[in-house]
Amino acid sequence: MDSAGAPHSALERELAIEQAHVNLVYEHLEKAASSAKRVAATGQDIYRSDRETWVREEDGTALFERDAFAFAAAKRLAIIDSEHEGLVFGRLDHSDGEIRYIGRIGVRDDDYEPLVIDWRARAAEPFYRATANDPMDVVRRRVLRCRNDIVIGIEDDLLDSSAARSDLPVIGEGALMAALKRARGPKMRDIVATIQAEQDEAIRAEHSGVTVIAGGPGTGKTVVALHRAAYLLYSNRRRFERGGILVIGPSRLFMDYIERVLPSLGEDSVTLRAIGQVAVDVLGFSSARQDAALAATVKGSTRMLKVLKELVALPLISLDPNRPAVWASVKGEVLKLSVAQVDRIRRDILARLRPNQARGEATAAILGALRRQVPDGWDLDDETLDDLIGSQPIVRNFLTEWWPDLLPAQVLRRLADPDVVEAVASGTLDAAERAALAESYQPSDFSVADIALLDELVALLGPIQVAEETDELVFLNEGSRMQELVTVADQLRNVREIDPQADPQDTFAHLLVDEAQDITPMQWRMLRRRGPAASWTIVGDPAQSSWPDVAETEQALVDLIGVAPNRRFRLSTNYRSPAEVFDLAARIVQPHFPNADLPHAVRSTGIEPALLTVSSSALDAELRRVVAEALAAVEGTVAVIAAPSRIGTLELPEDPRLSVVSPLNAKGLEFDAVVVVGPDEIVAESPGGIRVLYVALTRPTQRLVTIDLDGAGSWREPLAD
Ligand SMILES: Nc1ncnc2c1ncn2[C@@H]1O[C@H](COP(=O)(O)OP(=O)(O)OP(=O)(O)O)[C@@H](O)[C@H]1O
Repeated sequence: MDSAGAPHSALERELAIEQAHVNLVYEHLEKAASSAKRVAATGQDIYRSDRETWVREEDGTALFERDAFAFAAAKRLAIIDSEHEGLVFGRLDHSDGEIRYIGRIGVRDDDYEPLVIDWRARAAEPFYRATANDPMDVVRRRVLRCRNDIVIGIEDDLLDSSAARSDLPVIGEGALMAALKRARGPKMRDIVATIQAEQDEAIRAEHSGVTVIAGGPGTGKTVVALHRAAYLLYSNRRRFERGGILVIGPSRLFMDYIERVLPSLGEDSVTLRAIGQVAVDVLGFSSARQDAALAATVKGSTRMLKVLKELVALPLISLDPNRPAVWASVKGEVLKLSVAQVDRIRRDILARLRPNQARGEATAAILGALRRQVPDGWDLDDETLDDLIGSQPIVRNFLTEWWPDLLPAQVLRRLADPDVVEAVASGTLDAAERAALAESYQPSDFSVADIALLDELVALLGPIQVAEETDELVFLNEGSRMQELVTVADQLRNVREIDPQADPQDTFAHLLVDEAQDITPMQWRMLRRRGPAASWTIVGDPAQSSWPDVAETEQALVDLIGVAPNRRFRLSTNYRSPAEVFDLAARIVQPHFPNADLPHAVRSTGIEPALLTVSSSALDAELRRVVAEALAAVEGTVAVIAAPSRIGTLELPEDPRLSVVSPLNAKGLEFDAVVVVGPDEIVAESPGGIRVLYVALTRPTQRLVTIDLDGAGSWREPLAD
């Protein structure tokens, strides 16, 4: 482009050229879609008509095949949001004059020539991989910005200026910078037009085994992983559409934030679940509530496995050792079993079978043991004797109380009783941990960490035998010997019946785990049940871990990988935060976590973070002022991030662009401006300490303000050097 000339008209000329191609694509797509529908309809009529006019099946198939490609494209286009940023977004000019257009879906003309190549096709790779060092035969890469079907902008990169075709005009400052400067909305956008080379490698990595994508904050791990899900569906549709892909993220807020990315890429067959929703398939409920730090830590640890096993083995009723556990009277003879005898029967059965599978066996063992006490010489066969014994109310009641069908929620809720915790955890947890555990079950609902424990209990207890009468579940009667096991809420929530024949969990062909550094060992076990034969994409950054023992979560990942083929990718550029913001965050985390993977920030705004200090009494007024200023300064979203105990006390005006979140709920999200209130409180209230503050400090795309209460916070100490 001649900079002294008329760039405006050059841009207009180029826009008109691209608009003509985009029009052609849409026209063709519409034509093809309606013809495919027509063919489908006529095809059905043909098959329904009489033999005289019957068309051979091969002809029908050929008709379908001819339009199948266009039909599939039109179907995927329908999934793409009507607000999408353009079906066609890229163009490559090759050194031999060949032009290729790249888009969200592939479209061919009547002669099968590609009008647009799907971004995931091999032929589209140079769009993402070509560099000035290795232009891959590309002279110019052009990114088109469209609003629906109108081309509104062009950004060019000249990759090979020495090429013979120096006549190509070059427009714009580069698509990446333009994309990064845009204001953020409430939903994450796809990056299909500006995927960078190192990201592209992770997206297109082969599907088998385990793919780990690491990198610091804002390096695109989440968005890259979502594009990878779309790529896997494209490159191996049979396997992954049928087997399913499950995407797991840290919170419901996060799932809402990312939910548009895959549909904007034309894919809607992926299941998204927050970590607190993973076991909804077997439990029928989910959770978004976080436990206090110590309880959360205990519940995530594999030490809970031992506690849960003990809990399952702990008898449900306390029997008086001085009295028979159960007795029956037959023909004037009293048959009795001692507490020691029934305990032995229980232990023997539980050594072989899961409780919910062993009800019949337990009943038979009790009846058999009572029957064997019948004096010799009675002329009654075993079956008759069992009927006589088993029909006695005292025996029936004993069996129902001693060996009921157990729902995981009932069993876990027993831990609300400190005596039960003492009995099952004294060898495993210390006194403070035991107290925190019992205390955590005082609220009537379960927490996010409980979901993995409940899922473990489904595995330990076994599915409930549907053949059994479910109304035999025992609830408290006045004077019952049973401890309280179930609340009405638990009962209502567990309406789902489990088929004992089927594997109770939903399983998937691929699991994509985001914020993997926060997945506790118990949660990894829950995830593995959803993908016993799955391949995995695992995304995380240990420096952002909320878990106190980073080594333990890393070990859990090593265990998961096992001997599976695996590959690692590291993303090295921070596309989110300006250098001014990220430098501050990096200086805070480094002394505490020297291994932090610190990316290079790609942008700088010249605006330094503002570190404010106010007295507690002045906080409300100051916060309102700072938030108003932030809302005026940026076009997009603003967040106030504060410790959970502080959030409820903050009074802020309602504004659709403003969110107030805890650091845990801010995981994975980003906002144009962020106000971090009470950084020291955030450090104190999270098991992850400073690493969780690091998460909060790395959320802004433009501006950061921190507010310390009553004097400079100690989190700032590393800044003094
Ligand atoms: N190639 C790219 N082109 C345009 N935007 C990009 C690109 N890569 C990343 N981004 C943007 O950078 C921001 C950060 O991406 P993302 O949230 O995926 O990072 P992350 O590594 O998961 O971050 P964190 O670990 O902090 O949660 C997003 O707004 C994303 O759209």
